[in-house]
Amino acid sequence: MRDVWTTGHVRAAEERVLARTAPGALMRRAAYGVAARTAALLAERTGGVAGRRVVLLVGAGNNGGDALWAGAFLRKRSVGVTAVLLAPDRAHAEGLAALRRAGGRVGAPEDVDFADLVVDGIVGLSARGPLRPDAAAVVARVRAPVVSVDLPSGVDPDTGAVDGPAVTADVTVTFGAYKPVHFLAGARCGDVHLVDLGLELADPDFRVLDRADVARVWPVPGAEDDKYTQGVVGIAAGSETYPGAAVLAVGAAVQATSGLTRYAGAAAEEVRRRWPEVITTGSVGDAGRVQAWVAGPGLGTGKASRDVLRYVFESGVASCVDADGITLLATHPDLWDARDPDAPVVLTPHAREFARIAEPLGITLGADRVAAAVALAAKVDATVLLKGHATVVAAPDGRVLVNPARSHWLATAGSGDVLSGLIGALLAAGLDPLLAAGCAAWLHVRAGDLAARGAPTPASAIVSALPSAIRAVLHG
Ligand SMILES: NC(=O)C1=CN([C@@H]2O[C@H](COP(=O)(O)OP(=O)(O)OC[C@H]3O[C@@H](n4cnc5c(N)ncnc54)[C@H](O)[C@@H]3O)[C@@H](O)[C@H]2O)[C@@H](O)CC1
Ligand SMILES: Nc1ncnc2c1ncn2[C@@H]1O[C@H](COP(=O)(O)OP(=O)(O)O)[C@@H](O)[C@H]1O
Ligand SMILES: [K+]
Repeated sequence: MRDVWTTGHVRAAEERVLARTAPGALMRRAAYGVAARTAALLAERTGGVAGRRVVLLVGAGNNGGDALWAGAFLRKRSVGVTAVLLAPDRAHAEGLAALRRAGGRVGAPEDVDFADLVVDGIVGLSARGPLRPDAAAVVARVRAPVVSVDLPSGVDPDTGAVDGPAVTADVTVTFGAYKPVHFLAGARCGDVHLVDLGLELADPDFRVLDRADVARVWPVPGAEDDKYTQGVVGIAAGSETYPGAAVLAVGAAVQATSGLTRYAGAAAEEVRRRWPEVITTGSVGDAGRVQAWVAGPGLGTGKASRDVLRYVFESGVASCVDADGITLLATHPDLWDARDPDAPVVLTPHAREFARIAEPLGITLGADRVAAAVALAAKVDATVLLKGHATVVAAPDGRVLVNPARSHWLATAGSGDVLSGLIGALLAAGLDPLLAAGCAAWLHVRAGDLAARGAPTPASAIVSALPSAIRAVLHG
C-alpha cells in the first residue's frame, strides 16, 4: 500500500521538519537523491556517467534549487553540467553558488540540444497551470531523457491535470511523500522514486493498493467451504440487443472466485452456452438467493430494466450498478428510494455516465477527479468507482483508492462489463465495498496487461486472462 498526500499536507509537514534541521540540509538530501537517480539513468542510457552532459532547467523556486544542488553533486562524478536559468534574477542563490563552485556553468536554451540528459527543475509543489511560454519553448527542444525533480513541470501536483505544455519524464524523484500527480498522471512521471525526508504525516488523502494488498484479501476457499459459503453473485445484465455484456460480466464473476454465479436476464441462452457452470433464469425474481448483485451492463433503460434495478435494491444485498443501471438512476432518481440503506452500493461510471448522474446533483467532473468522486459518493451514500486511465474509488466515508493504468489497452468495448463482474464477485465474497472495487480495478489492469501484451485485446481475452492474473497475485 502506498500512501499519498496533497501538496498542502506535504508542505505543512515539511515546515515542521525544516524548523528542526540545519538550513539547506533538507534540500541537499533531496538533491542528492536526484543526482543519484540521474547518474543511474545516464549509465543505463549512455553506458557511463563521467564526461556525460547534463542540462538543468531551473525555475524560480526551490524546485530549481534542488536541480542546482543536484548539478553540484553530479560534478563530483565528473559530469559536465550546464544550468539554463528560466528566471535568472530569482534562481536559488545557494544552489547556483554551489554549482559554480563545483565547476558547473550557466548556459542558454540551445545547450539543451547537446544534452545526454535533462533535469527538470522548472516548478514543483508551487506549480499552477501549464508551463509558461518561455519554459514551454525550452522543453519543446528536449530530445534527451528527462529526470523530473519532485514532479513533471506543467502537470498539476494535486489533480494530475494537464491543460497545456508540460514535461513528460522518464524518471521522477520525489521527496518526503508521494503526491497525487504520481498516480493520477503516472504516464507523465515515468518511474517514480521517493527520497525519505522523515516527514510526519497524518491520514493520507488517498491510497494505492499493491500486489500484496490484493493478495491479502482475494477470496481463497478453505477446507470448510462449499460453493455457497464463498458468496453467490447474481448478474442482472444483457438484453436481446446486448447479450455480450452479460457473457462478459458473468465470465468475469465465474473466473474471479470459486463461489456460485447466477445469471438472470434475456441472455440466459448465450450465457449458458459460454459458461455452463452458471445457473441461469429469465428474471431476477426467479434467480434464487445471492449475496451480491451486478445490475446494468447491456441491460437497457426501459420499464423492465427499471423493475430489475428496483428488485435488486429491495433485495437488501450489496450491489454493483454499472452502465445502463447508472443511466436509470440518473433518469429515475426515485429508484434510490427502493434501496435498503444497509446494503452497500458500488457505482462504476465512466466520465459520461458520471456527468449524467452527478450533474443533476450539482457535482461536476472537473480537473479534480478525486474530489468529484468523493462528492458523489457522499451525496448518494455509495462507493463510486470513476473509470479512466487512473481509476478513482471513493467510499461514502471519504476513504479513497486510486488505481493507475499500466497501459491504455483496457480502453476497449466490453472491458467495463468485465470489471463489473469482478466487483460483484468480490462483494459477494464479503469484501468491504471500497476494497472490492479497488481490488477488482487492480486485477482488471493486470489481466488487461496479460491479455494485451502490447497489442489491442478484445474484452473476452481479458476474461480469459483472469486466472493467470489471479495466480500472479496470489503466488507472486
Ligand atoms: N519545502 C521544503 O522543505 C523542500 C522543498 N523542496 C523543493 O521545493 C519545491 C517547492 O518550491 P517552491 O515552493 O519554491 O516553488 P516551485 O519551485 O515549485 O515554484 C517556483 C515558481 O515557479 C513559478 N511557476 C509556477 N507555475 C509555473 C508554471 N506553470 N510554469 C512556469 N513557472 C511556474 C512560480 O513563479 C513559482 O513561484 C518542491 O517541489 C521541491 O522540489 C525540496 O528541496 C525538499 C525540501
Ligand atoms: N485511457 C485509458 N487507459 C487505461 N484504462 C482505461 C482508459 N480508458 C478507460 N479505461 C478503463 O477501461 C474500462 C472501460 O470501461 P467502460 O467505459 O465501462 O467500457 P464498456 O462500457 O465498453 O465496457 C474501465 O475499466 C476504464 O477504467
Ligand atoms: K519539476
